[in-house]
Amino acid sequence: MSIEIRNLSRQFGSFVALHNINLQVNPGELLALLGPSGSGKTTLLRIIAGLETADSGQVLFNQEDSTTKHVRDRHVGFVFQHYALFRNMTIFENVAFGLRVRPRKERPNTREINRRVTELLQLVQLDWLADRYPHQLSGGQRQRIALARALAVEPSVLLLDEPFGALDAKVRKELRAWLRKLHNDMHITSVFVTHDQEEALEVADRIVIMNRGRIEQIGTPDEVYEKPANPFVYEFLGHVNLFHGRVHHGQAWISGLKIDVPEHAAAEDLNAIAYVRPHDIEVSRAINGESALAVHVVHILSIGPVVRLELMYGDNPTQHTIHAAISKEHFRELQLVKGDQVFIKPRRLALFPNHDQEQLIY
Ligand SMILES: Nc1ncnc2c1ncn2[C@@H]1O[C@H](COP(=O)(O)OP(=O)(O)OP(=O)(O)O)[C@@H](O)[C@H]1O
Repeated sequence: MSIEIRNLSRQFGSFVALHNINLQVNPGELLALLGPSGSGKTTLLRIIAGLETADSGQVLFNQEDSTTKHVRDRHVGFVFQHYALFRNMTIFENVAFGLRVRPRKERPNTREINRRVTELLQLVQLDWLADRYPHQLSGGQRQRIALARALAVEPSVLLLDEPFGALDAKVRKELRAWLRKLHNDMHITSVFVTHDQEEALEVADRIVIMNRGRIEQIGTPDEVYEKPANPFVYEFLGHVNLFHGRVHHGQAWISGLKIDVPEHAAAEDLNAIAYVRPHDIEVSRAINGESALAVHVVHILSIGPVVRLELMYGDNPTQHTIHAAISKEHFRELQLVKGDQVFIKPRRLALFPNHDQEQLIY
């Protein structure tokens, strides 16, 4: 099932929650709606579900206009952050519920319901909990049951709103991998809302980055991370260092460093901001003939294969911190200790002319 959103807008009073959204979800795709709190993710998901109406625009399922279709007729399955399983029903009965309440002529017989529920419990790997009650399950187990329950009615589309939001970090990570695998096996067109960048990057086929009711960028995890469309996306996805400078005829001056930026050949003496990811900061003991910034090591965090360095640049009132991430191997070669002076330069940067940081909107 494909989903298409056309020119969709929604206001609450004078507040614009969604502004002219256009979006295509391909059949079998797992799409993440990612953005800060209040960016309109849940409103968009609820409009797709039919739980909320749009002021203008259309929602199409398999190219068929479904804008005015009742939620019941959209064949969507939901999983919410706090999915209320029925407390007085066993896990088995919770999963079976959606099938048992179907109108008589659409309802499968008891044997078929038993078969389907057992199969779903096996799919979420919790068939051994069938006779328990929700309060006897962990939060992660409950969310897996919520998913089994959503899948029981064989939805054409699965909508998940922060499904792992209430769980602790370790369980979240496990469930992410699990959801990815489940989706690979089932291929139901799925849209899930999250404000967790890592979650979206790890799980989704494509990510829609939203901000203030608009779409900032749509792309694969690799595209949005490696080629952010604008400063908002750059800052929102992952750690970055921000530098101020100027750009003129394909050359940028950033904190005293002269850097070639041929893609900005047409720029005429403009203010610019530049972003450098920590792993794109090259750290060396000596200058090597090229220009580089002299910085001091103020903190070393060495956990796992990557060593994170906190570096201080500039004199007292104008000091600012730069974060670098280097391999443990390189760290050993450099033999760094706190207080050392080192030289850094960006291996890669993203430059946005004509931008002051104040223009970034959250
Ligand atoms: N029923 C409503 N009445 C008034 N304002 C609303 C209503 N529903 C949502 N909003 C507003 O619309 C904006 C978008 O809300 P939405 O829940 O879609 O954001 P979100 O991106 O899902 O945020 P979060 O991550 O915090 O859930 C918010 O500013 C919210 O306050």
